[in-house]
Amino acid sequence: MSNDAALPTALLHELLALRNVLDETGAYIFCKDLQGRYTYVNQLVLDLFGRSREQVLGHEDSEFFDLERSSQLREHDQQVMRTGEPIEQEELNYVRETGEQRIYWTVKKPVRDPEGHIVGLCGISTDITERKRIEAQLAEQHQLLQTVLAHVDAHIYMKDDQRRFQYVNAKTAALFQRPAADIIGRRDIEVLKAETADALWDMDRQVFESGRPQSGEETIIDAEGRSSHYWTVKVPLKTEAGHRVLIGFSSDITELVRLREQLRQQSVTDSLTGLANRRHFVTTAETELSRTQRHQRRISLVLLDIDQFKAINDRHGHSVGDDALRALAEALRPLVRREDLLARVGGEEFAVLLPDTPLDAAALKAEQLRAAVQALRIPTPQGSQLQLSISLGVAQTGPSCDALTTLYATADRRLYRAKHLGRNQVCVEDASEPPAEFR
Ligand SMILES: Nc1nc2c(ncn2[C@@H]2O[C@H](COP(=O)(O)OP(=O)(O)OP(=O)(O)O)[C@@H](O)[C@H]2O)c(=O)[nH]1
Repeated sequence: MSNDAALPTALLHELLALRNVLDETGAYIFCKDLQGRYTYVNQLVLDLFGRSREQVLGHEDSEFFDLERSSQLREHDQQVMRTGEPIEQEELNYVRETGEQRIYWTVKKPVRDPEGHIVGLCGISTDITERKRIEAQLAEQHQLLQTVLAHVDAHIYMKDDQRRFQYVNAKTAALFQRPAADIIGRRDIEVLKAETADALWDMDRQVFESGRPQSGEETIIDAEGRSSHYWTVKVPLKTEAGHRVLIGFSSDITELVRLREQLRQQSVTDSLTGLANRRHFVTTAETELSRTQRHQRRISLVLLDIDQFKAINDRHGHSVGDDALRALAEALRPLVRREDLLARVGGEEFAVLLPDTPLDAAALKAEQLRAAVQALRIPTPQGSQLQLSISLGVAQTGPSCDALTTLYATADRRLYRAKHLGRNQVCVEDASEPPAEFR
């Protein structure tokens, strides 16, 4: 300071301004002589060492750093002063005062006298400890993410609003049967069959339009026509560059869908005959009836029951009875139209719902069923052939018969009338009813 006072005022002002700048740069600035003694340090260096300028100038690094662990520091100094070449490198230092480990990005250059002889060095060090910590953390997170993406049992992908893939994980690449590099940057219709791409785009579009996550089932059909089912969640995202993208997560639920379909099928099917069961018959018939009423069309119901079935069971055994039920179902099945519903509604009782069919046509159909059953021959273990007959009741919807319960009760009443009249016949009217043509 005493030397500063001897300077001309203008020069002194300039020097003070310069020191101010050096103190405020946010970097550690220093100069050293050939013996490694500090000849200049800015305020930041003093703060780091926790010393005054007088305690630092003329002193070596050994007083301020743990040089055992900060060997790079001395090596770099010596290298600059030996070779005269500047260096720019990372330096790992341990500050004595705090015991902290710090990482610096350091630039060191030789200082020369007017004759060009190296007389020391000057350096600028920027503390990058925090940046390195964040970089290491990011690298760790990146590695973790890569491991998860590579091994997670889900298809993960990123698509932009132009239907272009921005990312696919290994599992997605395997599904599309192409390397990931061959998918990224391509539009979905270049990678998938057009109909599949369009179907998947449905949910994508909803994500982009609503700006909200969407989820649901999706289906992919492969080149061999096999369907795979996925549970998909798609989440919208805006990239750093401001592009709209979505991230999709699709888990394969093909097996689950298959089991669900199997269960659904089981819940509507009679296990002995493979026909619709009573529950399915009732729900379908109710839907059909309300639709028929809306369109003011006729619907008919045929109920049929095997004659003297108890005697068949008693004579030939229960398993022959089962065979008879199966054979009867097989005989009836081809006689009903696709839009008709044939169901086993009780032990040896069956129903056929005939939409858009008036009573006379239903009566003809019933007669056809009766004849087909009568023509059946079911082999028994005793080597004989069992013959069956059925009794049938037929009813149609009308103003006084518009609910399933009344339609069913009417057909059932007529079925039992057929039994009373001697079995193996079709009955289309109640005992007291006027003939059909007067109704
Ligand atoms: N083998 C077999 N028999 C069944 C099944 N479900 C019901 N049955 C039998 O079907 C018979 C029905 O007998 P009933 O209701 O008395 O009538 P039916 O002997 O057919 O006499 P009618 O109906 O008056 O001609 C009973 O013996 C039941 O045990 C089945 O799944 N398998």
